[in-house]
Amino acid sequence: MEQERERNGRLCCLCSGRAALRRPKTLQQLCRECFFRVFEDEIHQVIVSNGLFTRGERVAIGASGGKDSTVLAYVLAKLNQTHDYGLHLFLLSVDEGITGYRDDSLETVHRNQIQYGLPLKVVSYKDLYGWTMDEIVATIGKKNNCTFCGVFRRQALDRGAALLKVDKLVTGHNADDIAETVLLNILRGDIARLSRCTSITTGEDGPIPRCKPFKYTYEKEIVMYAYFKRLDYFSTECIYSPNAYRGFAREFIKDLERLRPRAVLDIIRSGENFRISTTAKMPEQGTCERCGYISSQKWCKACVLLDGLNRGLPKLGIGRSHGVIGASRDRNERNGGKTIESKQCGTLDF
Ligand SMILES: Nc1ncnc2c1ncn2[C@@H]1O[C@H](COP(=O)(O)OP(=O)(O)OP(=O)(O)O)[C@@H](O)[C@H]1O
Repeated sequence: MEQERERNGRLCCLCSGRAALRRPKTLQQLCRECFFRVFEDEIHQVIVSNGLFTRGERVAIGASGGKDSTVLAYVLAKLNQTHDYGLHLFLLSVDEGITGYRDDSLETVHRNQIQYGLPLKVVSYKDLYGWTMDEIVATIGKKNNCTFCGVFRRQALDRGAALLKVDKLVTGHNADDIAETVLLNILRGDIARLSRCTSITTGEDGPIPRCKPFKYTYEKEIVMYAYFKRLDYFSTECIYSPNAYRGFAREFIKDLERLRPRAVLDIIRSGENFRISTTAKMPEQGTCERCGYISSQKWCKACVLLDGLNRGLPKLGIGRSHGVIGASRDRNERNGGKTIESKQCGTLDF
């Protein structure tokens, strides 16, 4: 039957209409409408089976204007209506202050606000930290700038979410992002992050839990969905983010996916099945003495980085430094010398 359909040309394997695409995750031939339906249904199943939301919750969607968060905002708004989740949705954007990149993508988010009828809140690095990324890069150069950006963005999203008084924050991290992060954490031997990076919800012990409804959604399908729905999104890469190591991991996964589409899901499953041995010491969660943000050190990573910037010593918080020199040693020693904040790229931790 299947072969017969193939012979008769490209027919949708669900409705026998004319196929418009080959679904990257399963290689099924599908028409547009069936693709939209299976794509949305899968995300709905992920939301329901993981109990991501509770009726009446206020949920902020981390909106960068890129394909992932644009599709996330569109699909969540749609599912909220069709399945009557009863959620109050908001768009939350962080303006990192990157001229020619974030200013353009924020224009997209402003349009999405109107297109999807969702209220938008924008918080900026300049207001929160006194520095734009343009100014930081002018001071420190392009090397290591992603460390500043990742650490600051994570905290800025939490601060924006607090201003919006939301119960949850969702981001557009997709299956490819997660598989890539699993691989990078293995390559770096970072067991603490490895065990966390596959969790669909994180930060339940922090200020605002974060969820990744696209945990099992393939990047290629997000792009297809955005394309066929003609969604308005911004597709330029960040001008400051050449990260060769991450790029290599990404290409490796794409090669595996070409040979076997399930590879992406299998890498995520491998990450999920890693268990931390009970003897491995995990960082103790506390609060930053300077700004009150969650931290396993005396000062949170953002404060350490800012302190370095403001004192003209921008390299102070880069790499495996541990909070305020000396001041953090006590807590750090108790943690067996490992900290969740000692890695270079903020995006290794979602
Ligand atoms: N400036 C920002 N403001 C708000 N949310 C952001 C911002 N940058 C990233 N995010 C959130 O983090 C997710 C992952 O961001 P990442 O930088 O990896 O971009 P991406 O994979 O290209 O996603 P997107 O296509 O949505 O830009 C985004 O989908 C979004 O939910």
